[in-house]
Amino acid sequence: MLFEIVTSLIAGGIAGTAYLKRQGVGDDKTRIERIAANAGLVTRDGKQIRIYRRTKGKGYTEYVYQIPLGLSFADFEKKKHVFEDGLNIKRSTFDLSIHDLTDINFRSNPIPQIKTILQKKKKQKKEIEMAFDGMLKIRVYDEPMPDWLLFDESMLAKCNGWEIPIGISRTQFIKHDFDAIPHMIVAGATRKGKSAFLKLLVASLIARHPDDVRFTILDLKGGLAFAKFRDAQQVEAVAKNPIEALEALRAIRDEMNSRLEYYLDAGIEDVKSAGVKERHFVIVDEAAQIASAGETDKEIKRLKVECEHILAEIARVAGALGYRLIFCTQYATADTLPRQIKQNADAKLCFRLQTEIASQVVLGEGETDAAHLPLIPGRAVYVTDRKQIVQCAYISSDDIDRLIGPHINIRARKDNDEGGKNVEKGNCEGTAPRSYSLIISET
Ligand SMILES: Nc1ncnc2c1ncn2[C@@H]1O[C@H](COP(=O)(O)OP(=O)(O)OP(=O)(O)O)[C@@H](O)[C@H]1O
Repeated sequence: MLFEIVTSLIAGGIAGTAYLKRQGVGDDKTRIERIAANAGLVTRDGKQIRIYRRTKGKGYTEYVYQIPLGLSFADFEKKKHVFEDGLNIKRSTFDLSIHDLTDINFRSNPIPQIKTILQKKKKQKKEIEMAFDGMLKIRVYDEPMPDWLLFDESMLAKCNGWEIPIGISRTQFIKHDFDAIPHMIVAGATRKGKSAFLKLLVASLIARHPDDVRFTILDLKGGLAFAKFRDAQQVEAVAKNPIEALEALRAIRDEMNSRLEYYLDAGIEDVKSAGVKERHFVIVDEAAQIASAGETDKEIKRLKVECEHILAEIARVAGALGYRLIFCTQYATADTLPRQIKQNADAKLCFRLQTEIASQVVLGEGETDAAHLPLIPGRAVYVTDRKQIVQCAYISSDDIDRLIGPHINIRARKDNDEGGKNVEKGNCEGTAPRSYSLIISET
């Protein structure tokens, strides 16, 4: 019985391998070339990519190709997902190689061992990375990236200045420096990890800069995501609707303007040269809730337009004044991501999006990667001056409590009068200390 299983597996393996070689799907080099040809990556006169070198590295194989004149790297990059899928097409549901058979211990029952191998293979997915340095480089990894990374405090120790941990790429620990790149767009379809990332961001900043960081949070998704942070000393305001958002933003605009005036008078270039330690993070979650386009209520539309103007101003001029904008949305459209904010937010963290068009709205023309990310919460495209696929660190509730616990403070409600001339504060009771209520009057 054992002998029969082994011999038929070997025979099947040999016949299958020969057949697949004939079909040109036997090895990744041939597959890549066939995928390129079938995906139309061929010049008019029929020229195709030509292999230049193949190198085996630790955990990957790199294929270096010459691109024929008339095709560009962007042509290939746009079809990265086609290559990845092509390299993962299964030969059959019973996909065992001779190499797999060498792992089986035939002294004990091979059936459960074969089942385990098949299950493991089912989970394995080849992932690729593409680069160009005059040659097209396609790196095919032996193992997929980890699909889970738990936050731990050693990550904070690896950060300097205004850096925060983001997670890991395939090769290294990834952090974002908010002094180098002040504003960030965070996008992604629902349940893909935006809120989890924002919690990591706020908790990390409070832990690293308890005396210097301030937050204004426009938590427009119902006020639950940031519930833990509401009473942190560093949180100036939590706005839960467009009316409260406008008041919080007007307060920032006023403060920003007086700071700008002072810097201009004193000939100060920016917050760093002024020696100011404080940074004020303005977090917008969810941007669609304050997008004015499509708003039918005239009054609400008017205040949403004002919110958009202030946010655009923060993105445009406030980086140098110490403000940092984190602008989040699950609806990646031109209406929710205003041009000025996009142009001034040089960092993007984009979780999976539903369409290639949405991915391009966030990441730029031809950048469809976010639509082809695996369905793994926390997996994202992180773009600064380069683009990397990352697995974001996940921070547990207990870790958040531990980091921010010492900074939680029950304070009296903010009661000053900084709302602007058309604004009257109302509803000054209750336990929510720094949320606002506005009454807008006609001018
Ligand atoms: N980095 C991560 N690693 C592992 N799991 C994660 C990660 N981020 C999020 N998740 C899981 O995905 C779930 C949804 O994440 P999250 O609440 O951040 O989604 P979201 O993108 O903010 O969704 P929505 O836009 O609907 O609010 C989390 O409860 C958690 O279980």
